[in-house]
Amino acid sequence: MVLDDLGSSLRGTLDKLRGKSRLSEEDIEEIVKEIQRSLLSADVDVSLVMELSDNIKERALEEEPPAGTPARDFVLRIVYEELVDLIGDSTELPLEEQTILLAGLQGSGKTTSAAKMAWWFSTKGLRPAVIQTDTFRPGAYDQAEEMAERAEVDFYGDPDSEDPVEIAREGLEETSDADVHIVDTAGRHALEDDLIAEIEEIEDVVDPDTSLLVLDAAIGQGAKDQAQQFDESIGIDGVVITKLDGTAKGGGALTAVDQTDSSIAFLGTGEEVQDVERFEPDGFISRLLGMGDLSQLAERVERAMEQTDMEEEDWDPEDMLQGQFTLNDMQKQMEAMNNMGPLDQVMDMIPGIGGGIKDQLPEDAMDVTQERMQTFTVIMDSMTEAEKEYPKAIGASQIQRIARGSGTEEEQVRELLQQYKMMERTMKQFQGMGSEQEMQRMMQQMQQGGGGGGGGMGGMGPFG
Ligand SMILES: Nc1nc2c(ncn2[C@@H]2O[C@H](COP(=O)(O)OP(=O)(O)OP(=O)(O)O)[C@@H](O)[C@H]2O)c(=O)[nH]1
Repeated sequence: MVLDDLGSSLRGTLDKLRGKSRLSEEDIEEIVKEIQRSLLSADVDVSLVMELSDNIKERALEEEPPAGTPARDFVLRIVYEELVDLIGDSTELPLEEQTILLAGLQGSGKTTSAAKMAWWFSTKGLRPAVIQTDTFRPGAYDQAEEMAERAEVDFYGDPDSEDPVEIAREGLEETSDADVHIVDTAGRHALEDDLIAEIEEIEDVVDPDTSLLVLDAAIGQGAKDQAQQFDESIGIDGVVITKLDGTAKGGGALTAVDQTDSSIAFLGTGEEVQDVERFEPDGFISRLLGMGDLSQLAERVERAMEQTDMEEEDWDPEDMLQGQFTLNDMQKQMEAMNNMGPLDQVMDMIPGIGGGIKDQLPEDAMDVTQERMQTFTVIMDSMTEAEKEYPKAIGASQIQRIARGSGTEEEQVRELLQQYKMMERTMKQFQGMGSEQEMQRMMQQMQQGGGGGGGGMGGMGPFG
């Protein structure tokens, strides 16, 4: 993910400062070099990198750390503040009636983002509508309609029309019951004159409150020109960065934000309509720096709990940390995690975990799909209570019996036991991580419903 590297390399450098109360000039040089290296390899524009690293250096040299502040925390705070400053606030999107226009190159993720954003607004109690004006790409209409259906929002498009401007005009009229209108536009391979002319005409008719540029996180240096051209033609107020769940570097998107003097509105983190996050600079950067993003985590846990329909007391994250881990727990936790979203993304949000532990985990440990869970449930129904409580005692003859009883293959039973072992190991790693007390405190706060934007987690800021 974007600048992942910055988080891990910077943590390594900062860890060397542990125990120091003062920073030497060499310490600062080393940190600044590390930041420059990471940002440049993430495709961030050179002049931006220089500006950022100069600021950090100047402040670290000139500012006096408050009494009693360890050098590491002092520097981390400066880096954090400068990154917040660079990325800026998230694009202002009031929770009220409005029209949003989406622009971007082909395949950047506009259609997907339109549905995701509509879904997001609907969770805030508004009534959104997606208007699809892409007459260029065959299949765009069906895709948009299907996604709007999944997001359970209003939709307008006209597969028989070849006039996007007319569709936009009609769409606004036809969806007048909605309060948030999201207008999706066609993309092209490259910015061509006819695309620019078309989007300018649509912009004229739609008269959007906000125009967002949708950018694939994988875009590199090309982001600068693209952002500039869209900005000149329709004026860009904010950027949606998509496909952050992939391996993309994402630096180009930061360059685009800087180029258009705009900000980030949303982040796309998967192909489903729910895979979207409203951009929160503080949380995003905390996550980048490996400090976790507690408010996002709390929100996901809350949502997962609603979906899993579990009483709060049924789910005891502390058990997970204590290592009292049975097959019954695994089933419950797989269900909860499945609802929270991909485990690797959830892990990014937990302070202190970052890339390190994640990289050591086998791929399968992250695979908690619905299908697997169903098979596991069937298998577990053929186990005795004692076997579920102490799976380590299950041997070859039991495996044979369980497979027969559940109508599955022995291989699948072994897979379940393998998954159990991996998850048990993962829980042990959670235990060994950072300050256990702090982790437990966080888990307790999450249980007490600290969600809803992290209100209850006030004391748990990145430096808390
Ligand atoms: N993994 C992942 N895939 C995404 C994300 N956003 C979009 N995609 C995928 O990227 C591909 C292109 O997305 P679209 O939404 O069709 O892109 P578009 O910009 O509307 O494309 P055009 O209509 O051709 O301009 C699709 O396969 C999407 O499923 C994301 O955040 N993560």
